[in-house]
Amino acid sequence: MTSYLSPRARFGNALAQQRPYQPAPCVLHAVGPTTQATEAEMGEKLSDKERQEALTELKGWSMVEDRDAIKRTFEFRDFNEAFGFMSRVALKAEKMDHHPEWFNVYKTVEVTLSTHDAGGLTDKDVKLAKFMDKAAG
Ligand SMILES: C[C@H](O)[C@H](O)[C@H]1CNC2=NC(N)=NC(=O)C2=N1
Repeated sequence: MTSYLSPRARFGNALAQQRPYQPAPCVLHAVGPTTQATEAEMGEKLSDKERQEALTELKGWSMVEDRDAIKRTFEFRDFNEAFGFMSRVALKAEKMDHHPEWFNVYKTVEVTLSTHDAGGLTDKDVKLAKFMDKAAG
């Protein structure tokens, strides 16, 4: 097993020996079981108890009639503020790979959250709702 050489040292050696630089093989960091477990948990539908607990934490959100989803309407001072909110949320949604169903007219943004892959409400919806509440100020 050759001892580890820094990229700079490897490059220097290659240069001195007039041979092509061989970068060190990258080490793939395994995703730990806890990370995978978190991913799995995030994708499971909330139990009735978890759903009720979530709603008590989420001010202004309510269940959608005859659908396992939550909704909230945000009112802003003007369109500029509404669209700024949507822009911030859009970046977060992309990062989470979890996207809202929303409708905007002028300074109003109507939002519905549910996890399509799970067929109902999951922790991802709660997490995104909490982010939206903070982003709305
Ligand atoms: C392929 C892509 O990762 C999936 O379709 C993601 C995208 N964004 C999503 N957003 C929501 N709300 N629910 C999902 O199940 C979902 N799945």
